[in-house]
Amino acid sequence: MEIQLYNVTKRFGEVTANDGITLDIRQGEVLALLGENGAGKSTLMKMLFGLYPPDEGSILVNNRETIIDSPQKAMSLGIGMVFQQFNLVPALSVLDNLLLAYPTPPFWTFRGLFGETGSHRKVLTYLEELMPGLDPSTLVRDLSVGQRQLLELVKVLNLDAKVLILDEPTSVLPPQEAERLWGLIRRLGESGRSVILITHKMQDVMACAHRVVVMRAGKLVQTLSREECSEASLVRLMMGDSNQRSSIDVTPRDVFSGKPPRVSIRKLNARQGVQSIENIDLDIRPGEILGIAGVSGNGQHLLADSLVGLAPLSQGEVIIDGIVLHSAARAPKTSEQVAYIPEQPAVNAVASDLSLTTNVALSHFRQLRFFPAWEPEIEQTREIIRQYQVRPDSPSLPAGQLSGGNLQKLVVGRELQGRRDLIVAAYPTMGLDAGAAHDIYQALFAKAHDGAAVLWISEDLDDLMAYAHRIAVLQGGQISGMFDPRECDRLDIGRAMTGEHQSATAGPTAINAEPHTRAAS
Ligand SMILES: Nc1ncnc2c1ncn2[C@@H]1O[C@H](COP(=O)(O)OP(=O)(O)OP(=O)(O)O)[C@@H](O)[C@H]1O
Repeated sequence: MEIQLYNVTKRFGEVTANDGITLDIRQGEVLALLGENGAGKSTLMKMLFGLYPPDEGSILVNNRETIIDSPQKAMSLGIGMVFQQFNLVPALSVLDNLLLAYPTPPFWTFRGLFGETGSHRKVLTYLEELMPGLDPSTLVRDLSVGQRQLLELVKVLNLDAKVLILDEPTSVLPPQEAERLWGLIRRLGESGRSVILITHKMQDVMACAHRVVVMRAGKLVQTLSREECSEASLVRLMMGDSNQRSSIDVTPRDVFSGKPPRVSIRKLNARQGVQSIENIDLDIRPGEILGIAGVSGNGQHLLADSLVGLAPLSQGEVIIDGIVLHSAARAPKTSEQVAYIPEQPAVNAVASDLSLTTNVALSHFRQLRFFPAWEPEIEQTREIIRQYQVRPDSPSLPAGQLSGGNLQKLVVGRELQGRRDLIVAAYPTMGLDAGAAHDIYQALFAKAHDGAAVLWISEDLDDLMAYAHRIAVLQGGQISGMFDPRECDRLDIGRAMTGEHQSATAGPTAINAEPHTRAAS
């Protein structure tokens, strides 16, 4: 199947998201669509998937002008799309979610009528390829973010799409799952399907793209073959002249070594569904950046929720400056001492129908008056917009109208306002282009300079090794190793991630200092 987009333009009010784009998508090719946050990549693909009508221009499918006015129409033509946000039913099993998404399920596919029929196996074929070993009766709410992402992809593959649009498919995947996905994408291309890969990651491009299209500010700036690409040239094309950035500073170790811990986590135990964490014992000093590495689904989510007061503890305490903030004896409660940048902020951290200003104000809603004075809130939002270069730059815009990356920047800006003693950041740069990721690291580490303790959950080992002072590995809900990035390599950490490494280079208890503890009054 061949597709041509001809002179396609899309406007949202004053924003021109796509400006006269002409692009062809050839049969059997993997086309990478690259661009900064807000460049217009998702909008272009949403038009191809029938979610938005173009304001100008036309779409040709196999050389015939075609109106694609709904996703159903797109799917009937053989075009499928996997979004950054998931569309799954958490209370249902993996198999039930796959059956629900099956186009017009014949009656014999339903569970219970004929048991595990051949049709069941059909919906499970890609699942077995992408997630070998996953039990199809697992409830979706017990899957990690990465597994949910792959399940979304399996749903679309089951529709037998000829053209597949994947929006940032590897942003939540650990390295080995990303590699499995690259392999599948290459095979899909070889089998004559076309894959459009919206991405910020050069690794994705180098691993499987045949051609690369670079967009900037709504315009298509260049199309290149993979052989013509280098990382430097792509970054230059994506960012134009705006890629001049200073280097990232982290607090020198001697600033905090010898100081008492700002945050002490003592024998933390919690359970939620099938996720659990056990006996987590960590100290973080003021200014220190403690990285948490691990394959997603090993308790990261629950650890973060327990530290910020969103999940009840079954045992243990979280202590800040010697005062108990959370303990098993109390109901969980959030605190303004603690900032939280959760994974998937679009789902977990904003109300998409409310304005940027209201979303920023919600972070300190306990201080708002019954009739809030909005002018300072608008001013604060403007400041975040300026500092993090959020686009469009209108405080009154509903948050749902920001692109995924811009929304992420807004949430990070909101959470890092004011004094914070503990910052829990889960994948804070996921889905961000290189420039935005740089700005976020700089802002996060500046907070550490000001004395905050930072607990930074990431799957990007290169970034953790470059910036974290220590790296704890979470495996099966427990700390399986504690590493000094100056004295270990990726393999040591990788072994701890898979449970091979049992005796850490330095055990957590050896590194932790005894906190001075007193109960909160
Ligand atoms: N539904 C909408 N209403 C108003 N503006 C929108 C809407 N969707 C997108 N935009 C705007 O269009 C521009 C392009 O957004 P788009 O989501 O296509 O960018 P993107 O390149 O996919 O970004 P990201 O990498 O951050 O996902 C942005 O300025 C965005 O705010």
